[in-house]
Amino acid sequence: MDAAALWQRYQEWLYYHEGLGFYLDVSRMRFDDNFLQTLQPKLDRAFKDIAALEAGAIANPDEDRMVGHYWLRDPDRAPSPELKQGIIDTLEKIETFVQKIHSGEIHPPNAPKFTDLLSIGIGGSALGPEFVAEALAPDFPPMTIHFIDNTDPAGIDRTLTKLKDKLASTLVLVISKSGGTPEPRNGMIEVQNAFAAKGLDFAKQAIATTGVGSHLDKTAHSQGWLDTFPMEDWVGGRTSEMSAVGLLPAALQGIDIRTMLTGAKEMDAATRIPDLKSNPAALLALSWYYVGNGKGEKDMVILPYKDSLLLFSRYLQQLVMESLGKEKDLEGNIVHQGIAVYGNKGSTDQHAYVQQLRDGVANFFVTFIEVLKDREGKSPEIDPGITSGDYLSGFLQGTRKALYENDRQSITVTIPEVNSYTIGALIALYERAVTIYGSLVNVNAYHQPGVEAGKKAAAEILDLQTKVVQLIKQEGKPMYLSQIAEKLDATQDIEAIYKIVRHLAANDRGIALHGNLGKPNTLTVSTS
Ligand SMILES: O=P(O)(O)OC[C@H]1O[C@](O)(CO)[C@@H](O)[C@@H]1O
Repeated sequence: MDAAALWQRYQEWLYYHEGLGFYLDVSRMRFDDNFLQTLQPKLDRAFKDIAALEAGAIANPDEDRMVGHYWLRDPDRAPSPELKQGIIDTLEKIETFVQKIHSGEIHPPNAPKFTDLLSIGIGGSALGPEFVAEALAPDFPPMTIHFIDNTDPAGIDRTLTKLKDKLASTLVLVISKSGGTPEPRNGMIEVQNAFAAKGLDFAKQAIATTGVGSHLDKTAHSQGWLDTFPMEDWVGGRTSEMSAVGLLPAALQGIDIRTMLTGAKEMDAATRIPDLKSNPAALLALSWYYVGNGKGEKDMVILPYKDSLLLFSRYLQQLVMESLGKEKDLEGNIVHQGIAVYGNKGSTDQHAYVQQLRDGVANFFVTFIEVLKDREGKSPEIDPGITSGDYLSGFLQGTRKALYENDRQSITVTIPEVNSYTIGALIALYERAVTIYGSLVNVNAYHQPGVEAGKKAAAEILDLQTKVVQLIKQEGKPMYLSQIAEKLDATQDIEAIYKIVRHLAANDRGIALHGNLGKPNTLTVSTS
Protein backbone atom coordinates (compact mmCIF):
# COMPACT_ATOMS: atom_id res chain seq x y z
CA MET A 1 0.00 0.00 0.00
CA ASP A 2 1.48 3.40 -0.91
CA ALA A 3 1.54 6.37 1.46
CA ALA A 4 -1.65 7.92 0.09
CA ALA A 5 -3.60 4.65 0.41
CA LEU A 6 -2.28 4.11 3.91
CA TRP A 7 -3.30 7.60 4.95
CA GLN A 8 -6.73 6.85 3.51
CA ARG A 9 -6.92 3.59 5.45
CA TYR A 10 -5.75 5.36 8.60
CA GLN A 11 -8.59 7.86 8.37
CA GLU A 12 -11.15 5.26 7.41
CA TRP A 13 -10.41 3.12 10.47
CA LEU A 14 -9.44 5.73 13.05
CA TYR A 15 -11.68 5.50 16.12
CA TYR A 16 -11.95 8.62 18.27
CA HIS A 17 -13.87 9.13 21.50
CA GLU A 18 -14.30 12.78 22.25
CA GLY A 19 -15.16 12.55 25.95
CA LEU A 20 -12.17 10.36 26.68
CA GLY A 21 -9.85 12.03 24.16
CA PHE A 22 -9.09 8.44 23.19
CA TYR A 23 -7.95 7.16 19.77
CA LEU A 24 -7.63 3.66 18.42
CA ASP A 25 -5.80 3.03 15.17
CA VAL A 26 -6.10 -0.42 13.60
CA SER A 27 -5.04 0.73 10.13
CA ARG A 28 -1.79 -1.21 10.37
CA MET A 29 -3.66 -4.48 10.68
CA ARG A 30 -4.12 -5.84 7.19
CA PHE A 31 -7.67 -7.19 7.33
CA ASP A 32 -9.87 -6.59 4.30
CA ASP A 33 -13.60 -6.38 3.57
CA ASN A 34 -13.80 -10.09 2.87
CA PHE A 35 -12.53 -10.90 6.32
CA LEU A 36 -14.94 -8.43 7.89
CA GLN A 37 -17.87 -10.05 6.12
CA THR A 38 -16.80 -13.51 7.23
CA LEU A 39 -16.46 -12.45 10.82
CA GLN A 40 -19.66 -10.42 11.05
CA PRO A 41 -21.93 -13.31 12.19
CA LYS A 42 -19.52 -14.22 15.00
CA LEU A 43 -19.30 -10.58 15.97
CA ASP A 44 -23.08 -10.26 16.08
CA ARG A 45 -23.19 -13.28 18.38
CA ALA A 46 -20.49 -11.76 20.58
CA PHE A 47 -22.53 -8.56 20.95
CA LYS A 48 -25.54 -10.66 21.99
CA ASP A 49 -23.45 -12.71 24.43
CA ILE A 50 -22.08 -9.64 26.15
CA ALA A 51 -25.51 -8.03 26.40
CA ALA A 52 -26.76 -11.20 28.12
CA LEU A 53 -23.72 -11.26 30.39
CA GLU A 54 -24.30 -7.67 31.43
CA ALA A 55 -27.93 -8.49 32.13
CA GLY A 56 -26.87 -11.15 34.62
CA ALA A 57 -26.80 -14.39 32.58
CA ILE A 58 -24.60 -17.20 33.88
CA ALA A 59 -21.60 -16.43 31.68
CA ASN A 60 -19.24 -18.74 33.57
CA PRO A 61 -21.07 -22.05 33.16
CA ASP A 62 -18.42 -24.23 34.88
CA GLU A 63 -18.64 -22.30 38.09
CA ASP A 64 -22.29 -21.41 37.68
CA ARG A 65 -21.52 -17.74 38.18
CA MET A 66 -22.60 -14.41 36.81
CA VAL A 67 -19.88 -12.13 35.50
CA GLY A 68 -20.52 -8.66 36.79
CA HIS A 69 -17.40 -6.51 36.72
CA TYR A 70 -19.18 -4.08 34.39
CA TRP A 71 -21.72 -3.30 37.12
CA LEU A 72 -19.00 -2.05 39.44
CA ARG A 73 -18.76 1.24 37.58
CA ASP A 74 -22.42 1.48 36.72
CA PRO A 75 -24.40 -0.07 39.59
CA ASP A 76 -27.69 0.78 37.83
CA ARG A 77 -26.86 -2.07 35.47
CA ALA A 78 -26.70 -4.67 38.22
CA PRO A 79 -29.43 -7.27 37.71
CA SER A 80 -31.01 -6.85 41.16
CA PRO A 81 -31.55 -4.00 43.64
CA GLU A 82 -29.56 -5.97 46.27
CA LEU A 83 -26.51 -6.27 44.04
CA LYS A 84 -26.75 -2.61 43.13
CA GLN A 85 -26.96 -1.58 46.77
CA GLY A 86 -24.04 -3.86 47.65
CA ILE A 87 -21.81 -2.10 45.09
CA ILE A 88 -22.82 1.36 46.34
CA ASP A 89 -22.35 0.38 49.98
CA THR A 90 -18.89 -1.07 49.41
CA LEU A 91 -17.74 2.04 47.59
CA GLU A 92 -19.03 4.27 50.37
CA LYS A 93 -17.48 2.04 52.99
CA ILE A 94 -14.12 2.29 51.22
CA GLU A 95 -14.31 6.07 51.11
CA THR A 96 -15.33 6.42 54.74
CA PHE A 97 -12.62 4.02 55.88
CA VAL A 98 -9.94 5.75 53.81
CA GLN A 99 -10.95 9.15 55.13
CA LYS A 100 -10.63 7.87 58.70
CA ILE A 101 -7.24 6.34 58.00
CA HIS A 102 -5.92 9.52 56.35
CA SER A 103 -7.22 11.74 59.13
CA GLY A 104 -5.80 9.48 61.84
CA GLU A 105 -9.21 8.75 63.32
CA ILE A 106 -8.31 5.12 62.76
CA HIS A 107 -4.67 4.77 63.73
CA PRO A 108 -2.31 2.04 64.83
CA PRO A 109 -1.88 1.41 68.59
CA ASN A 110 1.64 2.83 68.66
CA ALA A 111 1.57 5.66 66.11
CA PRO A 112 -0.65 8.66 65.39
CA LYS A 113 -1.22 7.65 61.75
CA PHE A 114 -0.67 4.85 59.29
CA THR A 115 2.20 5.83 57.00
CA ASP A 116 2.58 2.71 54.86
CA LEU A 117 0.41 0.10 53.26
CA LEU A 118 1.51 -3.49 52.80
CA SER A 119 -0.63 -5.33 50.28
CA ILE A 120 -0.49 -9.12 50.32
CA GLY A 121 -2.12 -10.92 47.41
CA ILE A 122 -1.34 -12.70 44.15
CA GLY A 123 -2.61 -12.80 40.55
CA GLY A 124 -5.71 -10.68 40.19
CA SER A 125 -5.39 -9.73 43.83
CA ALA A 126 -2.05 -8.03 43.10
CA LEU A 127 -1.60 -7.19 39.43
CA GLY A 128 -4.30 -4.52 39.19
CA PRO A 129 -3.25 -2.76 42.40
CA GLU A 130 0.41 -2.92 41.28
CA PHE A 131 -0.33 -1.54 37.82
CA VAL A 132 -2.52 1.25 39.16
CA ALA A 133 -0.02 2.18 41.88
CA GLU A 134 2.77 2.43 39.31
CA ALA A 135 0.60 4.43 36.91
CA LEU A 136 -1.23 6.75 39.27
CA ALA A 137 0.19 7.01 42.77
CA PRO A 138 1.17 10.60 43.52
CA ASP A 139 4.87 11.34 44.05
CA PHE A 140 4.21 11.99 47.73
CA PRO A 141 1.26 9.73 48.57
CA PRO A 142 -0.51 9.83 51.92
CA MET A 143 0.54 6.20 52.32
CA THR A 144 3.33 4.41 50.51
CA ILE A 145 2.35 1.02 49.15
CA HIS A 146 4.49 -2.14 49.28
CA PHE A 147 3.61 -5.54 47.88
CA ILE A 148 4.11 -9.15 48.81
CA ASP A 149 2.84 -11.00 45.75
CA ASN A 150 4.62 -14.31 46.04
CA THR A 151 5.73 -16.97 48.49
CA ASP A 152 9.42 -16.26 47.84
CA PRO A 153 11.08 -15.99 51.26
CA ALA A 154 13.80 -13.64 50.01
CA GLY A 155 11.17 -11.42 48.38
CA ILE A 156 9.20 -11.31 51.62
CA ASP A 157 12.39 -10.47 53.53
CA ARG A 158 13.20 -7.65 51.15
CA THR A 159 9.81 -6.05 51.67
CA LEU A 160 9.89 -6.53 55.44
CA THR A 161 13.42 -5.13 55.65
CA LYS A 162 12.27 -1.98 53.90
CA LEU A 163 9.44 -1.71 56.41
CA LYS A 164 11.61 -2.57 59.41
CA ASP A 165 11.36 0.77 61.15
CA LYS A 166 7.83 1.48 59.95
CA LEU A 167 6.00 -1.69 60.87
CA ALA A 168 4.32 0.05 63.79
CA SER A 169 2.64 2.43 61.35
CA THR A 170 1.99 -0.03 58.51
CA LEU A 171 -1.52 -1.01 57.54
CA VAL A 172 -1.58 -4.58 56.24
CA LEU A 173 -4.10 -5.41 53.55
CA VAL A 174 -4.59 -9.10 52.79
CA ILE A 175 -6.41 -9.60 49.48
CA SER A 176 -7.71 -12.99 48.41
CA LYS A 177 -11.07 -13.67 46.83
CA SER A 178 -11.06 -17.33 47.79
CA GLY A 179 -9.34 -16.60 51.07
CA GLY A 180 -7.50 -19.88 50.70
CA THR A 181 -4.71 -19.24 48.17
CA PRO A 182 -1.44 -20.49 49.68
CA GLU A 183 0.82 -17.62 48.61
CA PRO A 184 -1.06 -14.78 50.35
CA ARG A 185 -1.73 -17.08 53.32
CA ASN A 186 2.04 -17.67 53.65
CA GLY A 187 2.80 -13.97 53.25
CA MET A 188 0.25 -13.12 55.91
CA ILE A 189 1.73 -15.60 58.39
CA GLU A 190 5.25 -14.31 57.76
CA VAL A 191 4.06 -10.74 58.31
CA GLN A 192 2.22 -11.80 61.47
CA ASN A 193 5.51 -13.30 62.69
CA ALA A 194 7.31 -10.04 61.95
CA PHE A 195 4.69 -8.12 63.92
CA ALA A 196 4.95 -10.56 66.84
CA ALA A 197 8.75 -10.26 66.84
CA LYS A 198 8.36 -6.53 67.37
CA GLY A 199 5.67 -6.94 69.99
CA LEU A 200 3.04 -5.40 67.68
CA ASP A 201 -0.61 -6.44 67.56
CA PHE A 202 -1.19 -7.55 63.96
CA ALA A 203 -4.99 -7.59 64.21
CA LYS A 204 -5.06 -3.89 65.12
CA GLN A 205 -3.26 -3.07 61.87
CA ALA A 206 -4.82 -5.54 59.47
CA ILE A 207 -7.69 -5.48 57.01
CA ALA A 208 -8.85 -8.05 54.48
CA THR A 209 -10.55 -7.95 51.12
CA THR A 210 -12.08 -11.35 50.50
CA GLY A 211 -15.20 -13.32 49.68
CA VAL A 212 -17.79 -13.13 52.42
CA GLY A 213 -17.56 -16.29 54.53
CA SER A 214 -14.15 -17.33 53.18
CA HIS A 215 -11.51 -18.77 55.50
CA LEU A 216 -9.73 -15.41 55.48
CA ASP A 217 -12.97 -13.59 56.24
CA LYS A 218 -13.57 -15.86 59.23
CA THR A 219 -9.98 -15.46 60.44
CA ALA A 220 -10.21 -11.66 60.21
CA HIS A 221 -13.45 -11.63 62.20
CA SER A 222 -12.37 -14.13 64.84
CA GLN A 223 -9.06 -12.31 65.38
CA GLY A 224 -10.72 -8.89 65.49
CA TRP A 225 -8.96 -7.27 62.52
CA LEU A 226 -9.64 -3.58 61.86
CA ASP A 227 -12.12 -4.27 59.07
CA THR A 228 -13.02 -6.45 56.09
CA PHE A 229 -14.16 -5.53 52.59
CA PRO A 230 -16.17 -7.87 50.38
CA MET A 231 -15.10 -9.37 47.10
CA GLU A 232 -18.18 -10.37 45.23
CA ASP A 233 -18.70 -13.86 43.89
CA TRP A 234 -19.45 -12.43 40.45
CA VAL A 235 -16.16 -10.55 40.14
CA GLY A 236 -13.22 -12.59 38.86
CA GLY A 237 -9.71 -11.94 40.16
CA ARG A 238 -8.41 -10.66 36.84
CA THR A 239 -11.28 -8.22 36.45
CA SER A 240 -11.32 -7.01 40.04
CA GLU A 241 -9.45 -3.73 39.81
CA MET A 242 -12.68 -1.73 40.10
CA SER A 243 -13.89 -3.76 43.07
CA ALA A 244 -12.64 -3.31 46.65
CA VAL A 245 -9.55 -5.29 45.53
CA GLY A 246 -8.27 -2.35 43.50
CA LEU A 247 -10.24 0.60 44.80
CA LEU A 248 -9.24 0.31 48.45
CA PRO A 249 -5.45 0.33 47.97
CA ALA A 250 -5.79 2.99 45.26
CA ALA A 251 -7.82 5.29 47.52
CA LEU A 252 -5.43 4.74 50.42
CA GLN A 253 -2.65 6.04 48.16
CA GLY A 254 -4.66 9.13 47.35
CA ILE A 255 -5.72 8.02 43.86
CA ASP A 256 -9.05 9.40 42.66
CA ILE A 257 -11.13 6.23 42.45
CA ARG A 258 -14.42 7.91 41.50
CA THR A 259 -12.74 9.33 38.40
CA MET A 260 -11.26 5.93 37.60
CA LEU A 261 -14.74 4.43 37.78
CA THR A 262 -16.14 7.23 35.59
CA GLY A 263 -13.46 6.61 32.96
CA ALA A 264 -14.32 2.91 32.97
CA LYS A 265 -18.04 3.64 32.77
CA GLU A 266 -17.49 5.95 29.82
CA MET A 267 -15.45 3.30 28.01
CA ASP A 268 -18.07 0.67 28.85
CA ALA A 269 -20.73 2.83 27.22
CA ALA A 270 -18.57 3.18 24.10
CA THR A 271 -17.76 -0.52 23.91
CA ARG A 272 -21.36 -1.59 24.42
CA ILE A 273 -22.34 -0.28 20.98
CA PRO A 274 -23.02 -3.28 18.72
CA ASP A 275 -21.27 -1.82 15.70
CA LEU A 276 -17.67 -2.56 14.78
CA LYS A 277 -16.48 0.86 13.73
CA SER A 278 -18.12 2.58 16.70
CA ASN A 279 -16.76 0.12 19.24
CA PRO A 280 -13.04 0.18 20.12
CA ALA A 281 -13.17 -3.12 22.06
CA ALA A 282 -14.73 -4.83 19.06
CA LEU A 283 -12.04 -3.31 16.83
CA LEU A 284 -9.37 -4.71 19.14
CA ALA A 285 -10.96 -8.15 19.37
CA LEU A 286 -11.44 -8.32 15.63
CA SER A 287 -7.83 -7.31 15.04
CA TRP A 288 -6.59 -10.00 17.44
CA TYR A 289 -8.77 -12.55 15.68
CA TYR A 290 -7.56 -11.50 12.26
CA VAL A 291 -3.87 -11.44 13.00
CA GLY A 292 -3.85 -14.72 14.93
CA ASN A 293 -6.23 -16.53 12.60
CA GLY A 294 -8.70 -16.94 15.44
CA LYS A 295 -6.19 -19.30 17.07
CA GLY A 296 -3.77 -16.95 18.80
CA GLU A 297 -1.06 -17.63 16.24
CA LYS A 298 0.57 -14.26 16.92
CA ASP A 299 1.72 -12.98 20.30
CA MET A 300 0.53 -9.64 21.59
CA VAL A 301 3.44 -7.32 22.36
CA ILE A 302 2.35 -4.38 24.49
CA LEU A 303 4.57 -1.34 24.14
CA PRO A 304 3.51 1.68 26.14
CA TYR A 305 5.74 4.68 25.47
CA LYS A 306 5.42 5.95 29.04
CA ASP A 307 7.33 4.77 32.09
CA SER A 308 4.32 4.86 34.38
CA LEU A 309 2.57 2.26 32.20
CA LEU A 310 5.37 -0.26 32.59
CA LEU A 311 3.18 -2.78 34.39
CA PHE A 312 0.34 -2.64 31.88
CA SER A 313 1.69 -5.61 29.93
CA ARG A 314 2.00 -7.66 33.12
CA TYR A 315 -1.53 -6.74 34.09
CA LEU A 316 -2.80 -7.64 30.61
CA GLN A 317 -0.86 -10.88 30.63
CA GLN A 318 -3.16 -12.27 33.30
CA LEU A 319 -6.31 -10.66 31.94
CA VAL A 320 -5.76 -12.01 28.42
CA MET A 321 -3.94 -15.29 29.03
CA GLU A 322 -5.88 -16.56 32.04
CA SER A 323 -9.14 -15.64 30.29
CA LEU A 324 -8.42 -16.93 26.80
CA GLY A 325 -5.83 -19.66 27.30
CA LYS A 326 -8.18 -22.63 27.30
CA GLU A 327 -7.94 -26.27 26.26
CA LYS A 328 -11.61 -26.64 25.37
CA ASP A 329 -14.26 -24.45 23.81
CA LEU A 330 -17.74 -24.09 25.26
CA GLU A 331 -18.89 -27.20 23.41
CA GLY A 332 -16.08 -29.28 24.88
CA ASN A 333 -13.97 -29.48 21.71
CA ILE A 334 -10.21 -29.43 22.18
CA VAL A 335 -9.09 -26.05 20.82
CA HIS A 336 -6.02 -24.95 22.82
CA GLN A 337 -6.90 -21.29 22.53
CA GLY A 338 -5.06 -18.26 23.87
CA ILE A 339 -2.95 -15.24 22.98
CA ALA A 340 0.50 -14.83 24.51
CA VAL A 341 1.15 -11.36 25.91
CA TYR A 342 4.44 -9.71 26.79
CA GLY A 343 6.11 -6.31 26.73
CA ASN A 344 7.60 -3.59 28.88
CA LYS A 345 7.88 -0.07 27.53
CA GLY A 346 9.18 2.02 24.69
CA SER A 347 11.59 3.34 23.78
CA THR A 348 13.51 1.23 26.31
CA ASP A 349 12.61 -2.02 24.56
CA GLN A 350 13.94 -0.70 21.26
CA HIS A 351 17.32 -1.36 22.80
CA ALA A 352 16.39 -4.89 23.78
CA TYR A 353 14.09 -7.16 21.78
CA VAL A 354 12.72 -4.81 19.12
CA GLN A 355 15.60 -5.95 16.88
CA GLN A 356 13.93 -9.36 16.68
CA LEU A 357 10.51 -7.82 16.15
CA ARG A 358 11.77 -5.93 13.13
CA ASP A 359 13.95 -8.61 11.56
CA GLY A 360 13.36 -11.95 13.24
CA VAL A 361 10.55 -14.45 13.53
CA ALA A 362 7.25 -12.75 12.66
CA ASN A 363 5.14 -14.40 15.37
CA PHE A 364 3.62 -11.30 16.99
CA PHE A 365 1.77 -8.06 16.56
CA VAL A 366 2.50 -4.91 18.52
CA THR A 367 0.12 -2.68 20.42
CA PHE A 368 1.67 0.72 20.88
CA ILE A 369 0.24 2.76 23.73
CA GLU A 370 0.84 6.42 23.02
CA VAL A 371 0.36 9.18 25.59
CA LEU A 372 0.01 12.62 24.06
CA LYS A 373 0.98 14.71 27.07
CA ASP A 374 4.69 14.44 27.82
CA ARG A 375 4.84 15.82 31.35
CA GLU A 376 3.45 18.47 33.68
CA GLY A 377 4.81 21.85 32.63
CA LYS A 378 7.19 22.82 29.88
CA SER A 379 10.01 20.71 28.53
CA PRO A 380 13.53 21.99 28.01
CA GLU A 381 15.01 21.74 24.53
CA ILE A 382 17.50 18.92 24.12
CA ASP A 383 18.38 19.86 20.53
CA PRO A 384 17.21 23.05 18.87
CA GLY A 385 13.38 22.85 18.83
CA ILE A 386 13.39 19.26 20.08
CA THR A 387 12.50 17.88 23.54
CA SER A 388 12.89 14.47 25.20
CA GLY A 389 9.19 13.93 24.61
CA ASP A 390 9.65 14.63 20.90
CA TYR A 391 12.23 11.88 20.86
CA LEU A 392 9.86 9.47 22.59
CA SER A 393 7.09 10.31 20.16
CA GLY A 394 9.46 10.05 17.20
CA PHE A 395 10.72 6.66 18.36
CA LEU A 396 7.16 5.36 18.56
CA GLN A 397 6.33 6.53 15.05
CA GLY A 398 9.64 5.30 13.72
CA THR A 399 9.24 1.82 15.18
CA ARG A 400 5.66 1.53 13.98
CA LYS A 401 6.77 2.48 10.46
CA ALA A 402 9.83 0.24 10.45
CA LEU A 403 7.74 -2.72 11.59
CA TYR A 404 5.02 -2.13 9.03
CA GLU A 405 7.55 -1.88 6.21
CA ASN A 406 8.74 -5.34 7.17
CA ASP A 407 5.24 -6.76 7.23
CA ARG A 408 4.83 -6.63 11.02
CA GLN A 409 1.37 -5.44 11.99
CA SER A 410 0.46 -3.10 14.81
CA ILE A 411 -2.34 -1.36 16.66
CA THR A 412 -1.92 2.05 18.27
CA VAL A 413 -3.93 3.13 21.30
CA THR A 414 -3.62 6.83 22.09
CA ILE A 415 -4.66 8.53 25.32
CA PRO A 416 -4.30 12.22 26.14
CA GLU A 417 -2.46 11.66 29.43
CA VAL A 418 -2.05 9.13 32.20
CA ASN A 419 -4.63 9.88 34.88
CA SER A 420 -7.36 8.10 36.81
CA TYR A 421 -9.87 8.70 34.06
CA THR A 422 -7.80 7.27 31.22
CA ILE A 423 -6.50 4.35 33.28
CA GLY A 424 -10.08 3.41 34.19
CA ALA A 425 -10.93 3.60 30.49
CA LEU A 426 -7.94 1.49 29.42
CA ILE A 427 -8.79 -1.24 31.90
CA ALA A 428 -12.42 -1.26 30.77
CA LEU A 429 -11.36 -1.34 27.12
CA TYR A 430 -9.28 -4.48 27.52
CA GLU A 431 -11.79 -6.18 29.81
CA ARG A 432 -14.41 -5.76 27.12
CA ALA A 433 -12.08 -6.74 24.27
CA VAL A 434 -11.28 -9.98 26.11
CA THR A 435 -14.98 -10.64 26.65
CA ILE A 436 -15.70 -10.11 22.95
CA TYR A 437 -12.72 -12.17 21.81
CA GLY A 438 -13.74 -14.96 24.20
CA SER A 439 -17.10 -15.04 22.42
CA LEU A 440 -15.51 -14.94 18.97
CA VAL A 441 -13.46 -18.04 19.74
CA ASN A 442 -16.21 -19.57 21.89
CA VAL A 443 -14.33 -20.18 25.14
CA ASN A 444 -15.30 -19.68 28.77
CA ALA A 445 -13.18 -16.63 29.56
CA TYR A 446 -14.02 -16.69 33.27
CA HIS A 447 -12.63 -19.90 34.69
CA GLN A 448 -9.05 -21.13 35.08
CA PRO A 449 -9.04 -24.93 35.29
CA GLY A 450 -5.37 -25.13 34.28
CA VAL A 451 -4.29 -23.13 37.30
CA GLU A 452 -6.22 -25.48 39.55
CA ALA A 453 -4.27 -28.44 38.11
CA GLY A 454 -0.97 -26.76 39.04
CA LYS A 455 -2.21 -25.97 42.55
CA LYS A 456 -3.26 -29.59 43.07
CA ALA A 457 0.11 -30.91 41.88
CA ALA A 458 1.92 -28.54 44.25
CA ALA A 459 -0.18 -29.72 47.18
CA GLU A 460 0.79 -33.32 46.32
CA ILE A 461 4.48 -32.39 46.39
CA LEU A 462 4.15 -30.84 49.86
CA ASP A 463 2.34 -33.93 51.05
CA LEU A 464 5.13 -36.10 49.66
CA GLN A 465 7.71 -33.90 51.40
CA THR A 466 6.15 -34.58 54.79
CA LYS A 467 6.28 -38.33 54.16
CA VAL A 468 9.88 -38.21 52.87
CA VAL A 469 11.14 -36.31 55.91
CA GLN A 470 9.30 -38.62 58.28
CA LEU A 471 10.82 -41.69 56.63
CA ILE A 472 14.39 -40.33 56.63
CA LYS A 473 14.09 -39.50 60.31
CA GLN A 474 12.56 -42.88 61.12
CA GLU A 475 15.21 -44.87 59.25
CA GLY A 476 18.06 -43.00 60.94
CA LYS A 477 20.62 -44.11 58.34
CA PRO A 478 21.58 -42.86 54.84
CA MET A 479 19.23 -44.06 52.10
CA TYR A 480 19.35 -44.00 48.31
CA LEU A 481 16.59 -42.08 46.55
CA SER A 482 15.36 -45.35 45.04
CA GLN A 483 15.03 -46.83 48.53
CA ILE A 484 13.03 -43.84 49.75
CA ALA A 485 10.78 -44.06 46.72
CA GLU A 486 10.20 -47.79 47.17
CA LYS A 487 9.49 -47.55 50.88
CA LEU A 488 6.95 -44.82 50.23
CA ASP A 489 5.46 -46.76 47.35
CA ALA A 490 6.21 -43.75 45.19
CA THR A 491 8.63 -44.98 42.53
CA GLN A 492 6.86 -42.77 39.97
CA ASP A 493 7.83 -39.77 42.06
CA ILE A 494 11.57 -40.38 42.40
CA GLU A 495 12.47 -37.14 40.60
CA ALA A 496 10.13 -35.17 42.86
CA ILE A 497 11.70 -36.84 45.91
CA TYR A 498 15.16 -35.88 44.68
CA LYS A 499 14.12 -32.26 44.24
CA ILE A 500 12.49 -32.17 47.65
CA VAL A 501 15.59 -33.40 49.48
CA ARG A 502 17.90 -31.20 47.42
CA HIS A 503 15.82 -28.17 48.38
CA LEU A 504 15.75 -29.14 52.06
CA ALA A 505 19.51 -29.75 52.09
CA ALA A 506 20.13 -26.31 50.58
CA ASN A 507 18.13 -24.65 53.35
CA ASP A 508 19.51 -26.09 56.53
CA ARG A 509 16.38 -28.11 57.12
CA GLY A 510 17.95 -31.11 58.82
CA ILE A 511 18.55 -33.15 55.64
CA ALA A 512 21.96 -33.89 54.10
CA LEU A 513 22.97 -35.30 50.71
CA HIS A 514 26.12 -37.43 50.38
CA GLY A 515 27.96 -38.32 47.19
CA ASN A 516 28.20 -36.85 43.71
CA LEU A 517 25.62 -34.06 43.47
CA GLY A 518 25.70 -34.27 39.68
CA LYS A 519 24.67 -37.94 39.75
CA PRO A 520 21.41 -38.17 41.71
CA ASN A 521 21.32 -41.97 41.45
CA THR A 522 24.52 -42.32 43.51
CA LEU A 523 23.39 -39.98 46.30
CA THR A 524 22.41 -41.06 49.75
CA VAL A 525 20.18 -38.98 51.97
CA SER A 526 20.19 -38.74 55.75
CA THR A 527 19.37 -36.35 58.54
CA SER A 528 22.12 -33.78 59.06
O1 LIG B 1 -7.74 -13.86 45.10
P1 LIG B 1 -7.37 -15.29 45.25
O2 LIG B 1 -8.53 -16.18 45.50
O3 LIG B 1 -6.30 -15.45 46.29
O4 LIG B 1 -6.76 -15.76 43.88
C1 LIG B 1 -5.64 -15.18 43.32
C2 LIG B 1 -5.47 -15.55 41.88
O5 LIG B 1 -5.38 -16.95 41.74
C3 LIG B 1 -6.11 -17.37 40.60
O6 LIG B 1 -7.26 -17.95 41.03
C4 LIG B 1 -5.35 -18.35 39.82
O7 LIG B 1 -4.76 -19.25 40.67
C5 LIG B 1 -6.39 -16.10 39.85
O8 LIG B 1 -7.43 -16.22 38.97
C6 LIG B 1 -6.61 -15.18 40.97
O9 LIG B 1 -6.56 -13.85 40.56
